[in-house]
Amino acid sequence: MNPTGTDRSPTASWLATWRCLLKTAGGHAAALRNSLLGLLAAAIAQGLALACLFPLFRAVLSTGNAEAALYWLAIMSLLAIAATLLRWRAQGFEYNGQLAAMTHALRTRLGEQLRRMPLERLQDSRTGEMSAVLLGNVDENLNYTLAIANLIMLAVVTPLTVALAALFVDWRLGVMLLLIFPVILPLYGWRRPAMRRGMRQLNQAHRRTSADIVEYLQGLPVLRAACSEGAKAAALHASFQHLETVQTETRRQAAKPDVVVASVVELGLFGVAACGITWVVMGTLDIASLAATLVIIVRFSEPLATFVSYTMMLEMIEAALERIETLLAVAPLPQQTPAALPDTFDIRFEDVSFRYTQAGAPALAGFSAMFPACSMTALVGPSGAGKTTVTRLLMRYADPQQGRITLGGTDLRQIPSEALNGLMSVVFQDVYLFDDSVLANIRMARPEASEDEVRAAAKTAQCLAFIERLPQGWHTRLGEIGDRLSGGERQRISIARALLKNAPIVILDEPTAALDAENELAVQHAIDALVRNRTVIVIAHRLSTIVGADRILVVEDGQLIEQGQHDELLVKAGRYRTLWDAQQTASMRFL
Ligand SMILES: Nc1ncnc2c1ncn2[C@@H]1O[C@H](COP(=O)(O)OP(=O)(O)OP(=O)(O)O)[C@@H](O)[C@H]1O
Repeated sequence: MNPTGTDRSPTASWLATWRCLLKTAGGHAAALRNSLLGLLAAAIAQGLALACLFPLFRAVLSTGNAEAALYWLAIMSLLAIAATLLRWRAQGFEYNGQLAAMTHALRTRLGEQLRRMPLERLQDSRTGEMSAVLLGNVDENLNYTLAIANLIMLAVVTPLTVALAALFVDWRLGVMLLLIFPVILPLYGWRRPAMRRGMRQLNQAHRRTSADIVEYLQGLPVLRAACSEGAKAAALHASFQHLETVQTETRRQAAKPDVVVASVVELGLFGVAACGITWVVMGTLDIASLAATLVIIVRFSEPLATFVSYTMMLEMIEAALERIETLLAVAPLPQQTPAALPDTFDIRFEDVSFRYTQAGAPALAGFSAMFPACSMTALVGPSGAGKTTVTRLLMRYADPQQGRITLGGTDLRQIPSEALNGLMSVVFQDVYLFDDSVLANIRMARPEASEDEVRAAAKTAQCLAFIERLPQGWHTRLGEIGDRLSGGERQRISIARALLKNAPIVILDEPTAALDAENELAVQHAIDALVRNRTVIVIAHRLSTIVGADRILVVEDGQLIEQGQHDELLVKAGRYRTLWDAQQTASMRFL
């Protein structure tokens, strides 16, 4: 779809939306197409039924032919019944649950896309914006499609059918009625770019506000602690105000063409009536045709005049479809062929450079390092040095722009993503717990694990004592008890997950950084069990926690500047020594 779409005629753009809608509908496309074609047929049948008013009125008012009147009444009734049945059948798509199934399928597709998308792209999107696309845009896109299509067909196709039929009754009447359409369309085409822009701005403002609300709610505990709810509340208020401004502007943009089109329609229909009356007075048109025309005019003035309002909703659907298409179009990271699985787990970074899409400077610049198998390598260095980026690239959060990363000699890009995920366990400082039982929260690391295996992992991770104290033990929902688990307990659940996964590579991102001494000791015991005989990478700020590491890599400005064991690096009296001395002095002062 053309994201701006301002350069296309309304018809070309509607066709593009139609194609995009069918593409988005996936497996339900045929049913949706049939349903919309059914609505089209119903609108035509309704137009033909109304056109029967011409011969019917003539039979009643001019010739007094009862037989002909009954005949046309019967035809008109049959057409009206056919229109009702066709519409009923077409709308079955909605009330039979197919529409709900289609939105569900689309949401599932978008959910799968989130899993396939490079993590860098996902992280760059704000949570609230994603939820606005998955929920709001999917609903806007599909739920109202049938209703809007029905209204537009009743406003356009039915009057057009009657006007075409009127050509056969009296060509002058037909031409007059048909003239109203060519007048409406350029008017609509003229205002349309502004309406499109307005709808896209509105969609964007909705996403922004949705993201701001989610962030505000998620950050509320931190904001309260920092006594800065006010500042963020003001930011949220500004976001609401922006939404209001965009809404007002969109309404203003819609109001102008709405009034113009409504006036043109009213005046146009009035003009048709005036011409009809003149022709009757002049004796060139029979009164029955005029009566039928007047009934038709009364019938159509309302839907024709509100035509622009319906098309506004079409713009809204188009904007939502664009967002959905953009999300579905994000390609996963490429998988190089031939696919390969490593059987040893030493890791090598070879001259790796990487810059985040949103960043000005590279996070890693010509970084080369070796992480031997079955040993512990620590990454240390000042904040922003690139330590987390090293672990992210290893998990294929994104691909480096230069250089390569190998695992057991195999380029990461050759390893299928699911297999790669299966090779790594990660323990972060912040543990994410799902609103599910403790058992399920640990088992998610390996869903096929037996209950005994889950319990064994929890035992090794020193979780048993606190799990047994929970209100429903293993079946306590972690969402319900909220923050009643301490940082250390959450951390041990995360380690139990990693133990259960039993992956050959373990990444530890400062898991003990935020813990008190007692909790730190328990978590440290659990970590000791986790790292045995595995390739371990640990990110540490507190150097005292990695004194025993087999290798320490000192990273600064995205480059490896020193490496060795703790004692060697102290003797070297380089950057590591400076960092170490600074931390020792700080902790002495603290004591
Ligand atoms: N998603 C991102 N988009 C843009 N820039 C980023 C992103 N994540 C990190 N950076 C930048 O990349 C650089 C390296 O960041 P990284 O998180 O790897 O450092 P770090 O050594 O782990 O820092 P810390 O010890 O504070 O966690 C920093 O300058 C950081 O601002």
